[in-house]
Amino acid sequence: MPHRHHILLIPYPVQGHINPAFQFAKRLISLGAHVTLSTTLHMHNRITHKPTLPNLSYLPFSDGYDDGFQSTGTDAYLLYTSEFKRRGSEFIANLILSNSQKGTPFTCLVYSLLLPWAAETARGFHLPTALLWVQPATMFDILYHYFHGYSESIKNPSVSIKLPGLPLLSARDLPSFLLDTCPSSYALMLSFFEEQFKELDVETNPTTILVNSFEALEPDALRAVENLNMISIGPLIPSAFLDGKDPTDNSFGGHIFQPSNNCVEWLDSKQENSVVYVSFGSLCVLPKKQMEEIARALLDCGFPFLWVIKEKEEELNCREELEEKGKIVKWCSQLEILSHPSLGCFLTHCGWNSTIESLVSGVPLVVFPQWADQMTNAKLVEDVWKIGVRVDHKMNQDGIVIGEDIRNCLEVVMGSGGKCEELRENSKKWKELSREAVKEGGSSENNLRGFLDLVGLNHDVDVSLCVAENA
Ligand SMILES: O=c1ccn([C@@H]2O[C@H](COP(=O)(O)OP(=O)(O)O[C@H]3O[C@H](CO)[C@@H](O)[C@H](O)[C@H]3O)[C@@H](O)[C@H]2O)c(=O)[nH]1
Repeated sequence: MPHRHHILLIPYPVQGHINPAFQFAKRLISLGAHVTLSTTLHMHNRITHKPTLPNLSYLPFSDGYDDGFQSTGTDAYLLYTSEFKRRGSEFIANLILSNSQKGTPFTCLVYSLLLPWAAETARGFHLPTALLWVQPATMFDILYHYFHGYSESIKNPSVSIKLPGLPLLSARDLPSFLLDTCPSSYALMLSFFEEQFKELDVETNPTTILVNSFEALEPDALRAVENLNMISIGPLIPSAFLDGKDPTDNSFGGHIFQPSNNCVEWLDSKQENSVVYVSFGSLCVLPKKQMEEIARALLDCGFPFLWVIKEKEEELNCREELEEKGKIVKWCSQLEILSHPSLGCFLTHCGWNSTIESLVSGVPLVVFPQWADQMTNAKLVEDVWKIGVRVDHKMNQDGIVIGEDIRNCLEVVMGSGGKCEELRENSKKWKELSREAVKEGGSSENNLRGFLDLVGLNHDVDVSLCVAENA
């Protein structure tokens, strides 16, 4: 008997897309869907402790780089992306056909950003698609406006720019790769997003954009693009750290590095709200000079700290002093850290997952955005939700923020002044509102049910009709 909701889910193969995709799959399954999750063989093998659920199947595919892609320059990267696209599209086409022939057709393809070819392939079979947008709605809107008439004013905003449905944005609040001033090496990222938005333009079925955000967090941004159906279905966070309905759902279910297992014990030994947690996500590698400045700030401010360093920490000058005063790990279970009562603040690059995980945990932030959506996320954190402060206001001509300025920001958030209290109050408010969104009858819960109803209506679309024309 074919499943009424059989969803093919394709996340981009990086931790920041895989985590929300796992969580999205779990939510769909809890509402009665069957999900087939496909990513590259390399990512599939690298991720440990994947969730196992009765209605979740994994079907990885080869992108031709099963041992991982090692970048050796732009040409190599272009070759990699074209192979990924070619092999990925072929895999999806074969899968849609074979499932249809077996009598277990997919009813929808959900893909995360930067995979427009996945949607294009599905369209060839008249299979409905939805885009899982793993960044805030505000970021989607900025890009949408950029590709629909606003590129000139965004590239070079004179003072600040007012885009429909969004707060006033200055150059440093905009995704860095959109600006005229950004290095030419970023042009590739812009071209990937251009392809993504072109694909949405040619889509004839009304496409749903499923946003990992929630109604109260971005009410205007979720409505800023009139001709697309943008709905919030987040925050996509394991239940144990959110509504607590399912205490066994206590991790995303996948790590690209082995998490250190004694962090919680270490946190247990610290006082309430006393620890600074530092992490720059799964992709970003900071210059050594910047790492030294962060180290200086942490040592000088005197708060206990837990610092995730993927790079070679032995190269830091003050390594011994750091290990004496704080704890350094290569990777951790971030949600366990953020939800620990000892946590006082999170110094982060402001990747969207880290931002929303902190928000859900009620932990105020010191944000140090590096590029892309992180600049926009930092703007929202500081000026719209008012749950943190930005350190990059003080960046010098070499692109470095010195230790003293980082220390000042940490002291504002960790201190006892009015600003610190305001940040804590606001963090508490957003923590509560995030729970409202996912509870029974909450906005995200309703939106997800509505999306599945729509997918259910597509059940009768007979993909097999397209078999002949595509075979
Ligand atoms: O020690 C660690 C460090 C991180 N994480 C997890 O790794 C994820 C990191 O995601 P994110 O904070 O979004 O950072 P990136 O890995 O840098 O994510 C990329 O993808 C995001 C979603 O598109 C973008 O917002 C970012 O700018 C982009 O760099 C989060 O779920 C963390 O919980 C851990 O579990 N343990």
